[in-house]
Amino acid sequence: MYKVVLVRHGESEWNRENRFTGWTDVDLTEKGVREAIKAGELLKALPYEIDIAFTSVLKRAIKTLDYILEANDLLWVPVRKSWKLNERHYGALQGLNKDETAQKYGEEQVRLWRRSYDVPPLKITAEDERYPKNDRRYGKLTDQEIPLGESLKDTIARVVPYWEAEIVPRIKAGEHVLVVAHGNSLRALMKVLENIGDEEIVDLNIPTAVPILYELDDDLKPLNRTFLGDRERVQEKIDVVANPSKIME
Ligand SMILES: O=C(O)[C@@H](CO)OP(=O)(O)O
Repeated sequence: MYKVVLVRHGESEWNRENRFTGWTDVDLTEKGVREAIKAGELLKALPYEIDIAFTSVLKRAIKTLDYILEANDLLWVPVRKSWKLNERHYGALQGLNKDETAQKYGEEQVRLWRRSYDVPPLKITAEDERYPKNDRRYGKLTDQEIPLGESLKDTIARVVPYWEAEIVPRIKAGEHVLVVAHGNSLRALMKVLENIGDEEIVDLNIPTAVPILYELDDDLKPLNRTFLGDRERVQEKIDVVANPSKIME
């Protein structure tokens, strides 16, 4: 049997402001830092010493990972960063407030943009200041790889090949892998891992900084999925992600 741990970053500034974030490189809030440290403590209690970690090239995930490693005195562990684990690119929605967007386009449209499998957001153009090639870290990506606005399906098309090529071999080598990523890049991975249907995926919301422990069989099919920590607290956090107007203190 294999194991892997996935963690979404702690609360970010734009989670708090209820704005579509995507590839915008916003920082953690103070609460997000506390959540990340707590995630590190939860992992410390497990018989799972991390050998290698994977994260995105966005600071909310990178910092969450660092706080987790620090809480475990494991800052020396090798870390691989890739844009392929970035949040889903939210196109022209990036920066907009989610409630205001619902008032303008309707709740149902926003629900489709946020949670459906294959409805992409409004796209940006190459002239937009949010165009990823304006950012040096994405300078080497091909035009095909550069997103202008991704659906969950588009996100799966970049996350899952990275998972298979880079992460699976480490798990199969018996290493303890930690992946720190984002709400929708993790939904993409979990949809495929658990074979969740296109309709059912709408209901999957990933809480901030809650370690998700998978036990996997020899073919890496999940035997168990556990959200670590106090059950009520985890459910409250899931509810906030589903309805982000209700931010908790
Ligand atoms: O704004 C985003 O990038 C994501 C994650 O924070 O939001 P949502 O939960 O609406 O997909």
